[in-house]
Amino acid sequence: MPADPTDPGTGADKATSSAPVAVFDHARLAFGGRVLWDELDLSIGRGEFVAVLGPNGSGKTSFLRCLLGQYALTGGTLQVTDAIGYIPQQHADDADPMAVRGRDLVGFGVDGRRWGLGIRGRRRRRELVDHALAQVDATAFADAPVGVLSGGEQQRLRVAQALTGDPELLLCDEPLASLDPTNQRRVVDLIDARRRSAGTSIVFVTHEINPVLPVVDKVLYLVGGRFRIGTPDEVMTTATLSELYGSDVEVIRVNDRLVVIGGEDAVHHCVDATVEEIAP
Ligand SMILES: Nc1ncnc2c1ncn2[C@@H]1O[C@H](COP(=O)(O)OP(=O)(O)OP(=O)(O)O)[C@@H](O)[C@H]1O
Repeated sequence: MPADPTDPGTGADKATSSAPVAVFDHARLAFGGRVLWDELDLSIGRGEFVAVLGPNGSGKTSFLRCLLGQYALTGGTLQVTDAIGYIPQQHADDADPMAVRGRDLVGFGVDGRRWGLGIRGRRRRRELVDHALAQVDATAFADAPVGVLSGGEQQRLRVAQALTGDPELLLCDEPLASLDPTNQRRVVDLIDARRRSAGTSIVFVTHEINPVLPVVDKVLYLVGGRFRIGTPDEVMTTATLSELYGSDVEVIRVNDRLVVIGGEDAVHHCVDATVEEIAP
């Protein structure tokens, strides 16, 4: 846990600690008869980047909800830090995008914490917001209404919002959805820079592994109640995914990219149209 969660510093000291930020032990989650996973053992270390992959409905968001304390496991145990930052799916915002400025959006991440409305509280809030905006290079457009900003700029603000609490663990729910490749790279670079500077652990739900492939330490791949955990080289193979899906899946490496052919929604692992076109 941070010694002082109001400290907007780099938190570099955390990078040297080796205690995991989350440990699933024989974890099970089921809704009625529907088992999303069972006997799941996973330890998320400091500064580790974990990608959560799987077809629609396989349990990726439910996995984040367990970490957030919104869902209780139906078996096994989970120990997790309470210093969590969360980047929700993009459509989760309720605020009117023309009435809310970028800096207001980031400020929502600060509200509800310990600062009151006195002068010191307001100054502290502003410092934290400014610091978070600077971390994602969003200062220049911080006073514009969110509604006029590009998808990439909005997503950088959401990253900033999640960083205001100086999290040890940053949960990202499909933060690359509907971004072009340049902005995808930018968001991934921001998140990766944060984990390198502060030792923040990352759990990153995504349909596309390629944008995060260079930075991923571990993959949790969920399919129909089963899962595999390992490095991308271990999990993203023809043999492993065919076994997991229970059908023929082919994984091909094209330059530095993975192309997955087969599986329920394998096309989601491809980013560019030329690659998508070769999927059946
Ligand atoms: N609170 C709940 N009660 C009952 N069933 C639920 C609940 N939450 C999730 N589920 C079910 O669990 C399954 C997994 O849902 P989840 O949203 O975690 O999948 P996902 O992998 O994130 O899907 P997507 O890729 O479509 O976002 C779905 O069948 C969903 O209907």
